[in-house]
Order: sequence, then C-alpha cells, then structure tokens
Amino acid sequence: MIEVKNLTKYYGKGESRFKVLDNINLKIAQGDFAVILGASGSGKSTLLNVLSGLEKADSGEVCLDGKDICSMSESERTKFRRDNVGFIFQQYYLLPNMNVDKNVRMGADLASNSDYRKIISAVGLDDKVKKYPGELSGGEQQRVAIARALAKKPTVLFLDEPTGALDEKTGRQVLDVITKLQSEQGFTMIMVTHNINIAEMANTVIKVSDGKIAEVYKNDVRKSAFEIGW
Ligand SMILES: Nc1ncnc2c1ncn2[C@@H]1O[C@H](COP(=O)(O)OP(=O)(O)OP(=O)(O)O)[C@@H](O)[C@H]1O
Repeated sequence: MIEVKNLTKYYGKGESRFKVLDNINLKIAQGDFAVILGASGSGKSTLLNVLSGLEKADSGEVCLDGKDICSMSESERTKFRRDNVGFIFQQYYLLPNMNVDKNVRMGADLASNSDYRKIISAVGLDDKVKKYPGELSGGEQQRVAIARALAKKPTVLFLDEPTGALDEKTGRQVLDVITKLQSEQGFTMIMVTHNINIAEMANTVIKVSDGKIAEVYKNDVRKSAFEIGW
C-alpha cells in the first residue's frame, strides 16, 4: 500500500517559486495499476518522482508499506529505491556497450536474482540476448528496459510515458507485456501517460490538475492493450 498525506512541493526560489504539488492525498493498494493523467505541466512527472523517492517533497508523507520515504536521508532513499522500486521512462537508458543479457543482469544483480533469463523470455527477447541496444528497435529496447526493471523484483514499478516514443503497434505490444507480467507477479504499477486511452486498462485513474488531485476513480471493467483506442 502506498499512502500519500498532505504532500506539497515547490520549485524555484524567490519570485519564481511556485507550488508544483499542492496538498496531495492518495492511497494506492498493493497490486494496483494506477494511471496518472493531466495536462502538460500539471505536475504528473513530479508526483511520480516524489512517490518513487527520486525527488524530495517539501512537506507531507509518502508511506510505502508503512515506511515514510519523505523522512529518509538521501542515502536511505537511494537504498530504498534500489531495493524496492523499478523505473521505466520514455527513453530506455540502456547501457550501449552491454548486450541485452548484461543490461538485464545488471538489474538482476541488485536483487541477486539468478533467474533473470526467465524475464528476458517473458518479454519475448530470447533470440536477442547477444544483441546490443543499437541493434534493436525502439519496442525491443523498451522491452529490455522492462526486463531490467523487473529483474530486480521491485514491489512498485513506476512508468513515465513508457510508450511515448513508440508507434501504436509497438506501444500496444509493450503495454501487453507489462500488464501480463504484472498479473503474474503482482507488483504495483503507477504510470504517467498522455494517452488517455491507457486509463481504460488501469484499476485506478488519478487526474492531476495544477498540482492538485482533480479526481480519482476506479475502473470496474478493464480493457486489454489491444482493446483500447489509441
Ligand atoms: N526541476 C525543475 N525545476 C523547476 N521547475 C520544474 C522542474 N521540473 C518541472 N518543473 C515545472 O513544474 C511543472 C510541472 O512539471 P512536470 O514535469 O511534473 O509536469 P507534467 O504534468 O509531467 O508535464 P508533461 O506532461 O509536459 O511532461 C511545470 O511547470 C514544469 O515546467
């Protein structure tokens, strides 16, 4: 369970100081797939970064399984991220001089996961383990990034525009892989996206406007990556 209480964050100094997150309160259950929607500049990525411990809030709490990450020191938050959290971004951030196997093994080593080849299979890249990122398509690179993030067995996977750089067909394939792995493994997933159609795949939809929570609703019926519009 992720519980957010009275979370507030400012950017800038002096006259240019502004509130980017304004008294956010939220609860996200273990195993949930939550999608964060909102206009450009509304604070979605900042919220994701604070929830994951990448950035610090100015006040409030973000409790993950009862531990408040806001009250941790920088080094405690770094350890917390390493042990609990996986990230997927629009850019894949793979290491160009390492092949697929080594890129994924890096994630696996963080959790001493000797079983990481299974996750490479699960994302459909068995035949690409010896390839380097530069030899792969965008969708394949994003699947390597997913395998790397999940190889360390995170409790929560944070995704910021994971399909932002992909075409429709590849974007749907990537979402399909992620949601199948989530239902098998049961990790919590929190995704920022501009594609409002993806909200139909989620359990929980969080709408952000001007740094505030504008609406939170649950989906009773969820669609698959191949059923949503694009
Ligand atoms: N490091 C920073 N320093 C100062 N201002 C920032 C910083 N990062 C973001 N901002 C500003 O904070 C606001 C929210 O940014 P954020 O990236 O969270 O929005 P977003 O909803 O994710 O936008 P987009 O959909 O365009 O990615 C914007 O006005 C942005 O310009």
